[in-house]
Amino acid sequence: MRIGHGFDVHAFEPGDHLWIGGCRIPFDRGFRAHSDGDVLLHAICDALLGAAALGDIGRHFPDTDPTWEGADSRDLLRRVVGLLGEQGWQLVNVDATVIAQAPTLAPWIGPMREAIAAASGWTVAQVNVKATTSEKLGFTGRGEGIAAEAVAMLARHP
Ligand SMILES: Nc1ccn([C@@H]2O[C@H](COP(=O)(O)O)[C@@H](O)[C@H]2O)c(=O)n1
Ligand SMILES: C[C@@]1(CO)OP(=O)(O)OP(=O)(O)OC[C@H]1O
Repeated sequence: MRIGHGFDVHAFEPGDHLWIGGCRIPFDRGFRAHSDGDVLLHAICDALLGAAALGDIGRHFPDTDPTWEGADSRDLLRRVVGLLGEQGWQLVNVDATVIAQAPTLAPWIGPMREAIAAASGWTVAQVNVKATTSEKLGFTGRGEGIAAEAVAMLARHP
């Protein structure tokens, strides 16, 4: 068994929606990013790659490579899961926290778990997503952006 941790941050820019956990969430700003900016999926990808000692998403999908410009992060997650499978790893579970003063994410937790399961081939029960504000402290609390953390546990294929 192996454990991995991921952390990601994206700042806001002008826009009208956010991609978080594979869900398009209407909002009064967007994410500044090379891809769709899905901060939660990026943290999950990094947790998975970390558990398998395969580096991080910036190594696999460089933000200098136009291939990944505007990329759908569900596709990045699919690719990471494929890499893990090639190396003989399967997911035990993933647990993640989104740190956001706004928007209110509680109604999106179920849809995010389903979107993540659909993109990865995991069951919804293998995926937990939580949300917290930072009590108006720091860059998330000031509404400058959103952060996400994830831990993932992998096991060898039977
Ligand atoms: N963007 C967010 C942040 C939090 N929530 C939910 O509110 C509850 C209380 O949050 P705290 O900051 O006091 O930890 C928490 O249980 C979250 O589910 C949310 O929906 N959206
Ligand atoms: C996802 C990638 C894709 O180029 O770019 P960004 O959307 O900027 O996101 P980041 O969290 O900085 O991760 C790096 C890249 O892999």
